[in-house]
Amino acid sequence: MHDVVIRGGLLVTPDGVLQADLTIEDGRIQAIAPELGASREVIDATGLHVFPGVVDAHVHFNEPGRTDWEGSGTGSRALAAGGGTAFVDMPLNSTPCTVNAQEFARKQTALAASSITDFALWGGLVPGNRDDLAALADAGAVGFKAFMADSGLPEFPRADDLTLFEGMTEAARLGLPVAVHAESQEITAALSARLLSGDGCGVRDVLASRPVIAEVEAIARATLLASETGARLHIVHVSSGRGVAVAAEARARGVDVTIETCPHYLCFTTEDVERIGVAAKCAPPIRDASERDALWRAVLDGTIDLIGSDHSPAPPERKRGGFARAWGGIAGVQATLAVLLECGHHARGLPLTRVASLLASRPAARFGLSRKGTVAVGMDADLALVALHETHVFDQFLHRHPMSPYLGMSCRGAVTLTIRRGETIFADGTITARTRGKLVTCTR
Ligand SMILES: NC(=O)N[C@H]1NC(=O)NC1=O
Ligand SMILES: [Zn+2]
Repeated sequence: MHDVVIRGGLLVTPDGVLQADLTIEDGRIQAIAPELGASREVIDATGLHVFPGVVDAHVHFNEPGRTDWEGSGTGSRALAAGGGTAFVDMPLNSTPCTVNAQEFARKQTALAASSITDFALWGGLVPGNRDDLAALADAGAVGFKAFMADSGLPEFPRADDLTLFEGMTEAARLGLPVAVHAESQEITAALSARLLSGDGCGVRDVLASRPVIAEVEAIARATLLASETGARLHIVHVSSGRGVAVAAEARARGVDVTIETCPHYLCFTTEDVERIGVAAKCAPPIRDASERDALWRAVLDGTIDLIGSDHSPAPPERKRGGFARAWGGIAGVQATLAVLLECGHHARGLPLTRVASLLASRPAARFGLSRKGTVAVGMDADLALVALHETHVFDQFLHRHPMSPYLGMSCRGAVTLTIRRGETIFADGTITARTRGKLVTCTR
């Protein structure tokens, strides 16, 4: 007898959407076939779509050290409520940052105690820690994250060009990707200083202080360094069509580069930021409709590889003091799948198999999470059951602070059940997890 059978669902597999039963044994998908036999637990998925659980490759759960901003307990619950089963935590905004093996172990212990989803960890690449990268790789880090512009937190200094060059050389030797926050320091720092010393501190002024060229220039430089060093490169949260184009041109020349964007760049425009305010402040900033539409074209034609939330909340006091001084970072970890279903599938015809690849199989494959991200026999039974045509209104979130630009938004596509390694961790609006998530190490 199997542990669990999911009956009659529409499975979103790499080969297409098929109606079939799915059995789970020891936390893995054991069989997929039209009709499978008896089991201890039956989940009726008639009329529901069965997606691979979201693998969010870009979150800041800030644990240890800054759990008043977020924590992996609250963050992972929000992720699970949105159909997520694993996340990859950034090396900041936890303190101390994950820049050596000791801090990696500390974060692993903290997350294993509080996260209800599985998790993997990014190491950080900062000036002076090149000799720590090998031990981070041995501990199971998926890669190394660097900021090309100020990170907003002094304890995670930005990587100058030499740090990037030497770090990428080492990352190439280790076979792991370097992820870059690609914005020009020269342009953004000078314009930010001019902004804060001047009179115009409105939303439009702040957005103009981080122009598209700052992103384009940094992406071009990062791809040049990756080409020179042979490093695998991942550009996080690309916010402009030209940014995507520059990365894609490098890929066409043979650079191993992947492109990530976030739901907020696909869902909102400058007008929305003016309407919503600080909840929609982030860096790089949300841009005008032409950039949003260019990003959608790149999602639809497959140029953009994957989508992460860049969930980066802060307590309410950090969101006060005017738009220019408020913390840049968006709380969105619970919304990703629903936003992609509403704005991508329903509104723009994005196939469900592509939703699954952007949110689960591509991030898992790129970052070496070998048993994650795909509805297929032998993979971890990480699944999200979705009522595709049911309208869901985001009226509350499970992350620590309620502020989010998605509050009040209505999406077709409601997550009814989330299963992590065979255990139902979210059902009908309630967290049901009994056990904790585990570290997933990168298979190099
Ligand atoms: N430190 C941090 O989380 N920064 C993030 N916030 C944001 O808006 N963009 C980022 O890179
Ligand atoms: Zn981030």
